[in-house]
Amino acid sequence: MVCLAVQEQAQKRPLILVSGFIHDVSDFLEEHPGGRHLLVKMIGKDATTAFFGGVYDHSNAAHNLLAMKRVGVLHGGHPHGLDEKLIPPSQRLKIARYNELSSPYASSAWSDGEGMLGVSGELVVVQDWSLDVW
Ligand code: HEM
Repeated sequence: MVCLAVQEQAQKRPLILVSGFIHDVSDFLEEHPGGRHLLVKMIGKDATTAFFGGVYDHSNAAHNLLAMKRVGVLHGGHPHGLDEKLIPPSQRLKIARYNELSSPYASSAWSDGEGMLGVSGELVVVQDWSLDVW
């Protein structure tokens, strides 16, 4: 099974997690009205709280812009409740091939042969909350 940590991927290109989706912000670092530094410090991390008012309560336009930058989705959705406190989400992210998943996201049509998260979303980021599967 090919599993790559999101942090590893984020060293190759700027990936930011918001609301269960992975976003590639490479074309936006220099454009961000809040400054490049705020995005850079969230690379490889979950910026949901910061994006939704923790640092700045973004406009609808910003939400739409964000949605256009999606390159992956967290399998199992966005973490919530006690789970989040036990193990930080950033330590529980995995990337797997679509054909390795038995989920509604699985689709043989999306396999890319590279084992990397692709711009067209060939792979999903898998978040496993029960730990023992991985
Ligand atoms: C990658 C996703 C992000 C996108 C697409 C985005 C987009 C935007 C946009 C369009 C604005 C202009 C105001 C608005 O329309 O709401 C803005 C402002 C701002 N953003 Fe973001 N943002 C992102 C992530 C973040 C993160 C992670 C932070 C904080 C850690 C942040 C902090 C700010 C701040 C502080 C401003 C206000 C700048 C000012 O008016 O002085 N943003 N962002």
